[in-house]
Amino acid sequence: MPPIPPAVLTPSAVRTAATRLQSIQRQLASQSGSTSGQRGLNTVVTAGNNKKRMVAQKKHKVAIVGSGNWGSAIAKIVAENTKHYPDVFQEEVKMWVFEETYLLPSSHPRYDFSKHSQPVKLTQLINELNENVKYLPGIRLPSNILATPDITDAVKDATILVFNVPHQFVSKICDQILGHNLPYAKAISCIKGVEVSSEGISLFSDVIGRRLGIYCGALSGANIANEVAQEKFSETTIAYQPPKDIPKEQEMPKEYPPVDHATFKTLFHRPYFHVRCISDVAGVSLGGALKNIVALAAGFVDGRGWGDNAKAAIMRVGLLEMRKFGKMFFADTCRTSTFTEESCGVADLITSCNGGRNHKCAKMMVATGKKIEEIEEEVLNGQKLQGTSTAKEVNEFLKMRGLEGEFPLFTAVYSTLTPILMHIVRGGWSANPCRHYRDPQGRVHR
Ligand SMILES: NC(=O)c1ccc[n+]([C@@H]2O[C@H](COP(=O)([O-])OP(=O)(O)OC[C@H]3O[C@@H](n4cnc5c(N)ncnc54)[C@H](O)[C@@H]3O)[C@@H](O)[C@H]2O)c1
Ligand SMILES: O=P(O)(O)OC[C@H](O)CO
Repeated sequence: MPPIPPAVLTPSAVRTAATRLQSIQRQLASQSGSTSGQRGLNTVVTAGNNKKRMVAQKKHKVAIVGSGNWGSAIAKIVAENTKHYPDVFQEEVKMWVFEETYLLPSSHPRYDFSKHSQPVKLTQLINELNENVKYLPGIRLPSNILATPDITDAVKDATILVFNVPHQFVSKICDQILGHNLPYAKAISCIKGVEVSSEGISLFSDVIGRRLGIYCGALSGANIANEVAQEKFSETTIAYQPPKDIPKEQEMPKEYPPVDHATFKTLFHRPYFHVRCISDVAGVSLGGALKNIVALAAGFVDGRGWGDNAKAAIMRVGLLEMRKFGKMFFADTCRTSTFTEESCGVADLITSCNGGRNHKCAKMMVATGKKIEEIEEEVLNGQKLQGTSTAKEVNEFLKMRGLEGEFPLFTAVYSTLTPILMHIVRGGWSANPCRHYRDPQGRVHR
């Protein structure tokens, strides 16, 4: 074997490295189901859609229900694409805002004393400044986003509804929408959480679908909103698999382009936001909900200063519990690969355990000894933690079934009993209960 020459930074070495990097990028992009960048998207999506677009007489109208940190970042993506694909979508995107007043800081570059010296309605500020100054400050929103405080106005005539609100508000919002949505509208839930009631546990895609009588899929991924809004690269997963036998009134009229994976890719994919479409709605929804519990645990670990190895152990156990939960309670559709291979699974877990709000607040809780709700109030400026209520809701659900012991990490987070976490981290919990287990019906899962 010839000796390896010393690394010299010649122009040709740089060119070779650049070519290799480009090829890796292309490979990554093709794994996310698209060639790189917007040009690739055009080729893939419009090629598939062109025929459909040529025959479509009507365009989809898209509404965003929610305008928080992620709601606004997703509205930005969607509005960029409705503008980019005028054959498929109406350009204007209405964004529903839970109205409140906001006092614009005098340090804001577009502060005008004559308009902003008193608190102003948030919708008014968003429409005037093209910026959600409270929930996504510093990010210019496309001018085709129209903020509205009226939920019925927002969803009127919309054929695609994108739900993006903290999970505790979904049911009430659906009650307000009911009767005002098109019966054939389709929805995507970007919500990370689960609903627990005496009847059991539900995904928000199902809650929305059931309450409004429409089909709803899910979008979730390693997507810290501020990074996405700054157009830093990320991937996401969309799950959409409507049943074949839907009632006649729910069928999308033929005048519209069909709503399928290609259409959702056209709506959500950006050069900086790569979309992969799959069918496992339960896996995508559960990944987004359950990783928030694990992120709290990771925050406790960092707050205690237990180190990166301990945090990695928590993440490993957390991922196993997430998968186990999915397989145990949504066995018919949930796939292991959704947790281990998709952005909505392992990647979201990693990003959330490092840079998410749940992690940050849990870490501060340990450091300051304050209640996490106090910290949420003090540092999040109105944004909402989802992990604390999800930990409680999941615990209620497990407790009702006598299954808390099957999910020691989820249970420990809820109880915030650090000794249990310590026990897991130190290896006291050496057996791997996730490898195989019996479900309540006595079936063995691996
Ligand atoms: N922020 C992120 O980085 C991020 C990323 C991916 C997914 N998510 C998920 O997206 C969902 C929405 O999160 P977000 O970050 O947009 O919200 P957020 O945390 O910024 O929450 C604030 C939003 O809640 C609204 N709100 C407050 N009180 C309300 C009420 N009573 N009724 C209705 N709305 C009310 C506010 O007006 C604001 O729009 C969550 O499930 C979250 O887990 C968030
Ligand atoms: O900030 P968090 O903890 O709500 O997490 C944000 C996103 O879900 C990360 O993908």
